[in-house]
Amino acid sequence: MAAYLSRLHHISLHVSNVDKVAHELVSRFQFNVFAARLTDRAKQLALRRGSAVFVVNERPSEAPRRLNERQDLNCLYGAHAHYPVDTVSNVCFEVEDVQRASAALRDRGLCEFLQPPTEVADDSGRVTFSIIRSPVGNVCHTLIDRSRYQGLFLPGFHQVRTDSETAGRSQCPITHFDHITYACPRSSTAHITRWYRDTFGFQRFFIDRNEDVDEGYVLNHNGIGLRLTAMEYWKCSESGITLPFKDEQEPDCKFVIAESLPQQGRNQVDTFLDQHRGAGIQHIGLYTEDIVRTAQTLSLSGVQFFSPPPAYYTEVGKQDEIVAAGHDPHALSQYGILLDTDIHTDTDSQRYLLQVFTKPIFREDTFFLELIERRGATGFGEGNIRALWRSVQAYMENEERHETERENKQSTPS
Ligand SMILES: O=C(O)C(=O)Cc1ccc(O)cc1
Ligand SMILES: [Fe+2]
Repeated sequence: MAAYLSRLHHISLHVSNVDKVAHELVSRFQFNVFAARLTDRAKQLALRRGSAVFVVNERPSEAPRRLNERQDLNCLYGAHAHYPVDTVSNVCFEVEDVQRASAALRDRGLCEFLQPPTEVADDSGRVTFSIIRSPVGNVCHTLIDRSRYQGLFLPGFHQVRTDSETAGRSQCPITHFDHITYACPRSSTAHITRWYRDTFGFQRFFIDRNEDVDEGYVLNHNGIGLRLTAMEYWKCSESGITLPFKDEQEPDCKFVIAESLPQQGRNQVDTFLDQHRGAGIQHIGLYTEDIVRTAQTLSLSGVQFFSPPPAYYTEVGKQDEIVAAGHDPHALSQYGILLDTDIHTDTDSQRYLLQVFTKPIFREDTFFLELIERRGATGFGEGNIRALWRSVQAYMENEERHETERENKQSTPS
C-alpha cells in the first residue's frame, strides 16, 4: 500500500451558485455553516452535521485562460477545475504525513498530482495538503495533514457562528457519511478497485454472500442492469507499523462502484453519466440513528424523497418484516423508507437496514443524498437495492417523458 489514510475529512461540492446550494443544505438538510473563506475571487462554505462535513465551492464559470491559473488558490484545498455542471468531486482524507504519502505515490507512478504538497498557515497553525486525481471521472482526493493545526477547520477559513449544532440533533440525528457511490462506465470497475487497493489499501467487501470476486454483485433481470462493487478503507496508523487497525469510535465510510449493464435498457447510471458528462459521485449515504424521525424532519423542511410503489408496504411478507423489526409500515410508507432484513447465520439474529433516497439536488438528474440507518446490517440489502433502483427509475423515465413532450411542443408550430 502506498498511502495510509487516517480518516475522511470532508467532501467538496463545486457549484455555480454556492449560496443556493448551501441554503438547501441548511434549510432542508439541517446542516450548519460553521466556517467560510470569502475573498474577492473565492467563495467556500463549510457545513456540518455530526462528523459529516461538506465544503461548497463556487466553480469557475469558464475554463482557466492561462495554464498557471490552476496554481492560484482560488479554491483552496480543491483543484481549481472547470466543470460544466454542478458536481460533487473531491473526497478529502486526512493522512499522517502528506510529504511521505505523496512521495510514495509519485515513486510508484500511481497517480497524477493536481497539486504537489503545499503548506498553508494562519494564526492557529499550519496544514500540508496535496491533491491527486482518481480514476473515476472528475473525482479527486485531497490528502491533508492537520495535526499541527489548532483552529476550527482549516487555515484560510474563519469561524461562522450559527445556532448550536446540537439544537436540532434529536430531530435529525445524522452522525456521519456512511458511503459514497460512484456511477462509472461499463467495464471500468476492475481498474478502479485495483487503483484504490494499490493507492490507499482499500479492501473489497461482499454485498451478497454469493457474490463473485471479479464480477461484483450483479443484478441483471427484471429491468435492472446493475453491477455493484463495494470496498472500504482501513484506518491506518503509520506508528502501527504495517498492521492496520479498525477504529470503532469513528465508523469509516464505504465506497460503492455502480456500473450499468447493457442488457436491460437505459438506466439511472447511464442518465448520470450523460447529464454529469462523465463518471463521478452519484450519491452519498448519510447515516442517521433514527431514519423515521430524520425523514420526517427533512420532509417538513421540504426535502423530497423517492417512494417505492405503495404496494411495497402492503405485501404480506414485507408488512410482517417491518413489524418484526419494530417499525410501523404506515410511518415508513409516508416517507418512502425501505427495510431489508438479513438473518445472521452465526447467531441467528436478525439485522436490519433502512434506506431512502432523496430526489436529485442539482438542476441535472445527477447527484442525490440518501438516509441510511443500520441495525446490525453492515452491507447493502438486495431487496432495498431493487426497490431503490425501481423508484429512481420510475422518476427518471417520467422526467425524460416530460422532457420529450416539452421538446415536441416547442417544435410543433401552433
Ligand atoms: O443501495 C445503495 O445504497 C447503493 O448505494 C447501491 C445503489 C447504487 C446505485 C443505484 O443507482 C442504486 C443503488
Ligand atoms: Fe447508497
